[in-house]
Order: sequence, then C-alpha cells, then structure tokens
Amino acid sequence: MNSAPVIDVERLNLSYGDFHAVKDLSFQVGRGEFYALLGTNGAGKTSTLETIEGHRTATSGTVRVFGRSPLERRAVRPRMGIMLQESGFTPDLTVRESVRLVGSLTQRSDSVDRVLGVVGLTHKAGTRVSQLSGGEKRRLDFATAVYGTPELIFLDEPTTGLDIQSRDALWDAVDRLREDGSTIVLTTHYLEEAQQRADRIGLMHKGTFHREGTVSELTRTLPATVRFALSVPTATLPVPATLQGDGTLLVQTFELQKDLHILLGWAHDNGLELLDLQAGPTRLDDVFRAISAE
Ligand SMILES: Nc1ncnc2c1ncn2[C@@H]1O[C@H](COP(=O)(O)OP(=O)(O)OP(=O)(O)O)[C@@H](O)[C@H]1O
Repeated sequence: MNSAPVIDVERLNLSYGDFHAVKDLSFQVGRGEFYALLGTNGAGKTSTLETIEGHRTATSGTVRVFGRSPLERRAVRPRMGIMLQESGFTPDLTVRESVRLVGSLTQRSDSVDRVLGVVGLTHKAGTRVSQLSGGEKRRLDFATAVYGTPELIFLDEPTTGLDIQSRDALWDAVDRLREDGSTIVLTTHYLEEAQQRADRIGLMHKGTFHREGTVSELTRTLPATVRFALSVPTATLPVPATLQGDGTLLVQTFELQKDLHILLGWAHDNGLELLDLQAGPTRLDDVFRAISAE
C-alpha cells in the first residue's frame, strides 16, 4: 500500500452484551482498492462495516477512515457513499425526490438525472418509492450511494434481487467509479462476483479473519482437483487418487498442469478413456467451504 490507507482497522472488538461478535480484527484498505469482506452468516461483516461507517462504536480497538475516527461524522461522512442491505427511503417520495434528498445530505454535487441514468431509473423518476419493485429499490439504493462519486463506497449485498441485466449495469457503473478513483468495499454472498472483481478479500468466520489476500493467494491455499471415471477399472494410477462414493476418482494436487499431463499421457498409452473429466483450480467456494468446516 503506497499511500496512507483509506480504511485502517486495528484489533477491532465488538460485543453485544456477553456475545463477542468481532474478535481482534485488523485490516487495511488502500486508496482505489476493491476490497471484498466475505464470510459465513453471522460472521460479523455487517457489524464491522457499521463500525467503519460510524453507525456503531467499537468495544475496543481502533478504526480510522481517511485517517479520522468514523465518529467524526462531519469530516468523514461526506466522503462516503453507503448502500445498505435495506434501504430507509420515505415511501411517499418519488424516485427523483429521494435521490435529490439523499444527494443534498451528502454535500457532493451531481445531477439527479445523470445518476438515474446510470442505474436505468430515468423512466421511473416520477414514481413513488412505495410503487417500485424490489430490484428497482435496490437500484435506487445504489443511485444514492454513488451520488457525487464518493471517494469511498460501501456496497452491502448490492446485487441481491437484481436480474442479470441490472447486475451487469451495476458492475459497469462500479468499473467507472473505480476509473474515477473510488475505493470500493463489498460484502456479498455471491462469491463469483467477488472472485471476478476484488483486488483483495477478507474471509470472515465467527468474528475473525480465517484468510485474507488476493483471490489467487486464497485459492492457492487449497489443492486443485481433477475428477474422472475410468472406462476400465485399474489398480495402478500414475498419480495418487481417491475413489469417491459415486465411483469417480479424485486427484488433489498443487501441481495441476504436471499431474494432468501425466494422467492424460498414461491414459493414452494404456488405451483408457477418462470419462467426465473435470480439472480446475480451487474456486473461492471451496476455500469458503474449508473455512466453514474449521
Ligand atoms: N444488535 C445486536 N444484538 C445482539 N447480537 C447481534 C446484534 N447485531 C448482530 N448480532 C449478532 O452478531 C453476530 C454478527 O452479526 P453480523 O450481522 O455482523 O453478521 P454478518 O456477517 O453480517 O452476517 P450475515 O451474512 O448473516 O448478514 C451474529 O451472531 C448476530 O446474531
């Protein structure tokens, strides 16, 4: 991290009564970075984000945003855009009025029409919030979070309830915000969205990080897999494999290319077919399953 971090969390602890929800959590997010905070249900992601956003006070530890305490709301809040899991719009206001109202609170300048265009809600500008569909409300949430291109944007499950087209539009908009230098913090249960976009990922489970790093750093911690069935049973495989309940063979390896090469050469030399062959690196879901089991 070259410049001072935008977010600096050090030994954060959060308790609800006797329940210790976040335990000694430390991480930093650099300027312009796309950081994904992922984890199991109840891991403590929302509690952590709420503390960084200034909605919650740490039980112990320090949190700095732009070098300040997030509780210094007047200094910090105008630099942030927040898309919460659940919006708190006034149902009787129209879409245009809602964006204008939230926009005026941010102290950032932007055009309501521009923002509505970005999220594809121009045709709903005069519609009351109470009459929007779930996906349209989500897009309105996004519109208000990105009004005025904030330096730091929190996206809490941003694509839940969105159809594919709206998801693509949202991620295109996020790409443009990144080009403009915004720092993005994402939480999501759609792991492939984080896997495709995040510079770094923190994987939380039971209040603490079980892994943190780039996608490749995380997936490298588990072996890649090769699965296949044999057309003719044989006892002598050229690489170690375990027989699965469904009769397929599973090879787990940190040297995928080498072992796959050996296996294919061996099958060819012995006139064997590797049926339903599947080979690939570990995916983020596998890392996730591994930490959930720890
Ligand atoms: N106000 C509260 N009072 C008591 N316990 C709480 C409160 N808020 C959260 N918790 C508990 O703290 C833990 C962490 O909750 P949190 O909402 O931060 O998790 P999360 O990682 O965001 O979960 P999810 O993925 O399910 O949204 C959970 O066990 C939750 O039940």
